[in-house]
Amino acid sequence: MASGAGDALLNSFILLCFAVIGTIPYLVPVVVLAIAVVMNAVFALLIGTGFSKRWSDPSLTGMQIFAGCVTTLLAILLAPQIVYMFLLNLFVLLSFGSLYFSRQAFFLTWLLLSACLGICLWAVRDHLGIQVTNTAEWVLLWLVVVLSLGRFVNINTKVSRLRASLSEKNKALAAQATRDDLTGLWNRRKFMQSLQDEIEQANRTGHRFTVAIIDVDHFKKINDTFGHLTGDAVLKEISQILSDTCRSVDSIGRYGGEEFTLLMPDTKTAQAIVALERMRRMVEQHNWSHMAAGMRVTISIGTVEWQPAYPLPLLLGKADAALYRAKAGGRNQLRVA
Ligand SMILES: Nc1nc2c(ncn2[C@@H]2O[C@H](COP(=O)(O)OP(=O)(O)OP(=O)(O)O)[C@@H](O)[C@H]2O)c(=O)[nH]1
Repeated sequence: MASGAGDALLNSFILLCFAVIGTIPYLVPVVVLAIAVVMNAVFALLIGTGFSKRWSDPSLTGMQIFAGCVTTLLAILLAPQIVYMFLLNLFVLLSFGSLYFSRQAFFLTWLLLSACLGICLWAVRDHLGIQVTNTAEWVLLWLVVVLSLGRFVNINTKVSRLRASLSEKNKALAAQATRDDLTGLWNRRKFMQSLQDEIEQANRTGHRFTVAIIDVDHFKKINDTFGHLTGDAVLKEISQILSDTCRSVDSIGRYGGEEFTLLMPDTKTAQAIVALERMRRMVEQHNWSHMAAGMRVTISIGTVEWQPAYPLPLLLGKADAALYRAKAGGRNQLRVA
């Protein structure tokens, strides 16, 4: 915005210099400055009041480029003696456009501008400050400018491709930042974030929710007996069983090595016990023999229902203490805090 206003002032000043030395009438800088002042005031108002936030282009960059092109074409009509200055202006404006517009929008802008420029140059062909002695020369002049401007289509295509690949990579990075590599479940950070959000919401609404920590029993022995790769496969299969067994509104995370966490919104202890017991049974009864003959896998679970004003560490501490009791009680069982 500020650079657009600065450009308009600079252009008006140069036009004033041309007027002073007698190349163009004084009317030209006055008209160009007046248009620039009105347009910049409108843009400043739309941006400053936040009105432009309703549109897909809140900075109004596209509109400013469009306004700049219209003013420049008008200036060509008013001062054809110094047409080269305005042609250079169009180069600058389109260079911004090539970085900013989508491929289609930029291509259309170039086509429209080429047509309008042709009309303006034709209208003032007898006064152009470039030697044009016949129609053929005029056509060549127009073609040179239009094709040069068209090179920005190429630049814009490259920038659009870069932008698209950057946005793909950003999406992939965002997914990596929230997911656990091995199981595809939420990672610890994302789970803790969801839990904190749930606590804040529960503090406002008073809705209860339940959290569980699920730990694979004697997992070290599974690793030692069947190897780490089989251990990894067990973790993946358990995460699949847990995902398949819980509701779509529940969140499951991998809390640590062989520990998982489950957040069950709008769930009281009695309902949680039913769901968690089902998960425990599913793991216990799952057929693990396709991984290794005679392999048996069980899980222990500690669970706690959120109470008003429970902060996150206290909530997880209680679930962990319940898990500890489940382990101490012989494993493959559920304990409630
Ligand atoms: N294969 C595999 N093993 C892991 C992974 N993360 C942690 N572990 C292993 O999990 C084992 C956990 O062992 P412990 O903490 O002693 O627990 P446990 O053997 O399950 O015993 P209890 O929890 O008391 O039943 C350790 O040997 C870790 O090396 C992983 O991503 N893949």
